[in-house]
Order: sequence, then C-alpha cells, then structure tokens
Amino acid sequence: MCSRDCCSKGGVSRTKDGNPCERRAEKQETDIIVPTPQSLLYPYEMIQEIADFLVKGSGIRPKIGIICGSGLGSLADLIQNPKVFEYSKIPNFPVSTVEGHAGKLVVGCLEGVNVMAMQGRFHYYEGYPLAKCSMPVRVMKLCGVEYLFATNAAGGINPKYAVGDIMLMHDHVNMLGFAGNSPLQGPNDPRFGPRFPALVNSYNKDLINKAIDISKAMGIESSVHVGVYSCLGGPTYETIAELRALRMMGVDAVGMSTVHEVITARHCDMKVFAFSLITNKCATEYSEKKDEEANHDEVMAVAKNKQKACCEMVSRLVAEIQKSL
Ligand SMILES: O=P(O)(O)O[C@H]1O[C@H](CO)[C@@H](O)[C@H]1O
Ligand code: HPA
Repeated sequence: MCSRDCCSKGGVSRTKDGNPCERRAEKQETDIIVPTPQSLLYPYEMIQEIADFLVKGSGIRPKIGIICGSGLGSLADLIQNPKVFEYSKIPNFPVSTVEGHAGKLVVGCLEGVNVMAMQGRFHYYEGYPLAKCSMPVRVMKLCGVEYLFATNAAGGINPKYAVGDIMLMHDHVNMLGFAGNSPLQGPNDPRFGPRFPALVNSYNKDLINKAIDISKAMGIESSVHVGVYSCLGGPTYETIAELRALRMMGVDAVGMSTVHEVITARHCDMKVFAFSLITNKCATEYSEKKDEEANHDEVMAVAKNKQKACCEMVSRLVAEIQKSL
C-alpha cells in the first residue's frame, strides 16, 4: 500500500475506488531501464579517439587488419618492427578474458604492408554486447585499414573435413542475427555505412581465389576447403541436435566469433578474407565417445600445431595484396 491508501490488484496499484494510483504509475515509469542500443555504445568520436591514439602511438596507418583466432596469436608475431599496445592501456578498449587470446594489439609491417593485428578478440559469451566485440573493426577502419583478415578456430561439421584442415569462409549463417541480435542494432551512423548493408559477396572472391592458389603453391590444397561458417553465442559447445540442424542448413564449420566482425567490416566497406582452422570434428552421432567431445585444450593444441601453415597462408596473401597496392 502506498501512502495514498492504495492496494495492488493484478500487479497494478489502485486507489480504493479502483482507479490506478498515479504516484505508483509515476514511480514505475522512472524505474524502467532502457538498454542503450548497441550502435550507441561506441559513438564515432570515441572510435576516432582510439584510432588517433593508435596511429599517433605507432606512427603507422595500417592497410590490413588481422584478427587472430584462438591459439593463432602467432600470426601477429610475423609483424616486423612491432609496436605493441596492451588492450588495458588503450583508452576505452575492453580486455581479453579467454585463454589463447593475449589481449594485445600489434602494429607494424608484414611483407612490405602496414598491418594491425589483434592478438585476442572479444566474444559475446564473455559478456560483451556484439557491438563491443566488433568495435575494434571500426577502430581499424578509422586507422586506415581497407582489408580485414579474420581467423578463427572452429569445429568441423562437414564430414569431409579433418582436424587441422583450413576452411576459407565464403559465406556464413548468422545464428545470433536469426535471434534478432546485431552489432548494428540501434541508430545508424552513416559515417560508418548504410542503414541496410547487403551481405551477399561479403567474402572477397578474389582473395579466396588467391588463397586457393597459395594453398596449391604450399602443397596443402587437399586440406583446404571453401565453406560456410556459423557463429553461435557459446560458451557451450553445441549439442548433437544443434549440429545436425546446422548441417542441414548447409553449415560446414561452427564457432563463437567472426560473423559480427565481418558484418561490421562490410558495413564500413572493408574487403574481407576469413578462414577457420578446423580444431575438432563435431560429433553428430549419439554414440560418440566422451573423448570426442569438443574442449578448449584440444582447440588450443591443434591451433598451436597448425600455426605455421596458417602464418604462411596469411603472409603469402598479404604479399599478394602488396603487389596490387
Ligand atoms: O573463434 P575463436 O576466437 O578462434 O575461438 C573459438 O574457440 C573457442 C572455443 O574453443 C571459442 O571462443 C570459439 O569461438
Ligand atoms: N564449436 C564451437 N566453437 C568452436 C568449436 C566447436 O566445436 N571448436 C572451436 N571453436
């Protein structure tokens, strides 16, 4: 009862004569918490501030941005004359909380091209909204980046894929998007890109073809595929029923990242190249044994074993881009 002698009926406070209690209604209104739309979490000016900090601090305007997947941080070790920024020292940057994601931004030169690499990405399951997970892509854009290389560790759903194979992404199924979640949710800032960006041809065909040629030159073409990736929210690995559903939808590999980064990159018109290192085969039969369950230690171990091939693929592709600059 409020001081005006009200009673609560059906969740609504009413005065004794049955009318809704105004004071209660006023209070409820002020108690409503409206979540900030994702797109407003990092306004343009804040992204510009972070980009200025990095460009000034490194003296470099990168052309290519690289996001290192789980256990693939060694991609950033390829960079010459690196200037390293700990995420905790970059204004308004989140921190990495996942093993295999060091939490450093490395800026320098690779195959004669200025690059910026994230040794550690942000995942939705860490508690970050998608716009926060992909905010560094916009920072890259304002630093001058034109090409995004996104890499990830993923489970192989396509039965033809083996552990250690590389899948060049040529499309994705955005499961978080199916559920109404997007890094672009909220008012659109046209300085980044259009309200309704198209996502067909998101994965640059020319770069995919170049990567296929590179895999032939490296003699690993039989373990390199072109396929469809899907991102789930994690942190749980998928159930067998979910994996079967994904397979029916045409998904070849599954992970918990990358898609929102690609959406953000395409929104601001970056060229995208992305690949998955298949770190485990996904169980799609109920008879699978316990030791065939996905686990992060295995993901990390396979990534460590295969980092050489991944590094070579990336540096050769950067060298190809260098020829066209
Ligand atoms: O996508 P990356 O960051 O490579 O990491 C993958 O590996 C982790 C699970 O082992 C998840 O974070 C999944 O997304
Ligand atoms: N599922 C989801 N994410 C992953 C997997 C997986 O099997 N392997 C590596 N990241």
